[in-house]
Formats: sequence, C-alpha cells, structure tokens
Amino acid sequence: MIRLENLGKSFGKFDAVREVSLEVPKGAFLVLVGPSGCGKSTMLRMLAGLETPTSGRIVFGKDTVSDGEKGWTIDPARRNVGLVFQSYALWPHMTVAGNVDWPLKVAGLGKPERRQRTDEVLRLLAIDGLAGRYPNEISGGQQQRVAIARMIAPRPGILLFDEPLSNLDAKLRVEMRTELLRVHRATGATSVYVTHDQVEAMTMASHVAVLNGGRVEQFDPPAGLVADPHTAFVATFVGTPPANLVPVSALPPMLAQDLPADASAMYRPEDLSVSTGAGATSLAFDFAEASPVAGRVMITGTREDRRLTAVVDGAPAFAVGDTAHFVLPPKPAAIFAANGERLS
Ligand SMILES: Nc1ncnc2c1ncn2[C@@H]1O[C@H](COP(=O)(O)OP(=O)(O)OP(=O)(O)O)[C@@H](O)[C@H]1O
Repeated sequence: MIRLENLGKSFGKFDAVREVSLEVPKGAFLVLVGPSGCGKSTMLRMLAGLETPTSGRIVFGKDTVSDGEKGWTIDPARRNVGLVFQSYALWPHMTVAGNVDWPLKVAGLGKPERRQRTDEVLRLLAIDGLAGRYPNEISGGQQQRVAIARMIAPRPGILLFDEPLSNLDAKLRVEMRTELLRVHRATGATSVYVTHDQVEAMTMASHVAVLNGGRVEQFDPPAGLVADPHTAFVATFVGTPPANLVPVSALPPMLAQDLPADASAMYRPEDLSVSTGAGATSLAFDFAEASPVAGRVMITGTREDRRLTAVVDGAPAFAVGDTAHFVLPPKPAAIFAANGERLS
C-alpha cells in the first residue's frame, strides 16, 4: 500500500506539488499523468527518496518513509523501491547479465542466488539470449528491458517508472506497455508510473492521478475519468479522442438558453453528428481532417483557436476548408464553471 498525506514540495516560493492525498492498495498500478511541468517527476522523486517533501507524509505499508513536517526521508537504498528512468543508464562496460547482477552483488547476495535471480528476470523479460552482450550491442528496446530486469532483480516492493517508454518508437511503445504490465503482475509489486501520455495512462493504470499545476485534479480508475470528469481540465485531457468543451457563449441560442452564460458545456465526440447544412443545434467549423477509428470515422473541425471532434459512422465527403456543421445533442454531458469546476 502507498499512502500520500497532504504531500507538498516547494522549491523556494514555487509550489511544484501541492496537498496531494491519495492511497493505492498493494499490487496497484498507479499512473501519474499530466502536462509538462505539472509536478509528476517531483512526486516520483519524492516516492523514490531522492527529494524530501516540504509538507505532508509518504507511507509505504505501515511505515512512514518521508515526513515533510519533520523534514526527513529514508534514503533510496533503504526504502524497498526500484526506479527506471527514461534514459536506461546501463553500465557500458558490463554485459547484460553483469548489469542485472550488480545490484544483487551490492545487496550482498551469494553467488548461486544471484545467478538464479539474474536468469529468472532475464527470462521474464525475454532477453536471456542476450546475457553475454554489452549494452552497445543491443537495441534501445532491449536496453530498456535490461534496465527493467535490473530494477526488479532485487525484488523491490514498489516499482517506480519515469516515462520509461518515451525513447522508443510508437510500435515498440505499445508492445512494451503490455510487457511492463506482465512484469508488474509477475512481481506482485505496487507500481507508480509517470507519463504525459494519457493513452498510456488510460491503458495501463488501475488508478490514475491527473495532475495539473502541482495538484491532483482527479484520482480515479481510467473508466471513471472518462465517464465522470470532475474538472474541465480532466474532461479535455483524457479519452480517445477527448471530449469537446464549448463555451456557452459560443453555443447555438437554442442550446444555450438554460445554461450559465460564463460556463462551458462538454459534448462527447460520439454524441455529435456532422452535416453539410446548418441546423438549429449545429455549429459551423472548417473541416480539418477525417480519420478512420475502429470502423468509424473521426472528423475534426477547427475555427479560430477552437477544435471540435465528432466520431460518426459515416459523414459527407468534405474537402479541407469546407464548412462542416457539427450537430450537437440537446443536452451536454457535463457543464463546467469558468474556474473549471464541474457544475452538473
Ligand atoms: N530543483 C528544482 N528547483 C526549482 N524548480 C524545480 C525543481 N525541480 C522541478 N522544478 C519545477 O517544478 C515544476 C514541476 O517539475 P516536474 O519536473 O515535477 O514536472 P513534470 O510534470 O515531471 O514535467 P515534465 O513532464 O516536463 O518532466 C516545474 O515547473 C519545474 O520547473
């Protein structure tokens, strides 16, 4: 179990992480997701013991491992965590097996046990055939597997990942997601995974914390974020494609009449349709693109700095720049106040 209680981190006057409270059970796969600069890495570094919180506490199981009020933290080597970064940081002068063996040697394990554990994790990551190679003799994806094998070999109870797949190409990234989840399950550890990619978050997580400006805007399972976004930020950040947010002032008068004038209305792409002619509940946008998604078509329109997305079964053929009329449903799926809070 990992529990964060009012966790905060300030650098001078700047609050990088503010009042974060959440709890996940043992075996959870917690993803911290949010835009650049929202405080994800700072949170992970506090979990790793590389950064001392300035307020609040971090609890692993029954043990407090960092206390911001008292200003102490248990150092990384003594808190039962494994950490994998974006850069693999393998030792170039050691073989694959040597890299995996090193932390076990440092931990003082005997040779037979080290050998057995190294073989076991290399097999788990399907890189046992590469044991004798050096890092510069294997691909980026294979290096990432070695970094993960090295992390799990000492059997930490908590696995921490900082954007581990961002250096891999798109296809490999998708494969490695599945692979990482398999490793996570096989170890029985609790994982915390940092990414700015909401698709990664939504496909991998058992629990997601959406961060914005150092705060957790919502903490829920992936399906909960899409079904019931608590803030305008979450509504437009998650989902494939994310929901549309339209200021009430820009809605057709018929749809705007009962809504607060300074609010925004959320419409799901699948609730919109697209037509060549204007209607009482449609908005005119410039057709930007159409792309096939799982047997349906995703249509995107732009106008000034706004974008609207519809996912439909079929639509008239538009050319780029044509006016496309996006027909809105009678009621929005949610309404958000000007400050982003959900009203209904
Ligand atoms: N040592 C530091 N001193 C001062 N400010 C810092 C320090 N470390 C991080 N920050 C600031 O804290 C904020 C959060 O940084 P952090 O690296 O946690 O963000 P992030 O969400 O991981 O971003 P990215 O996805 O770009 O890595 C940023 O505005 C950053 O500039």
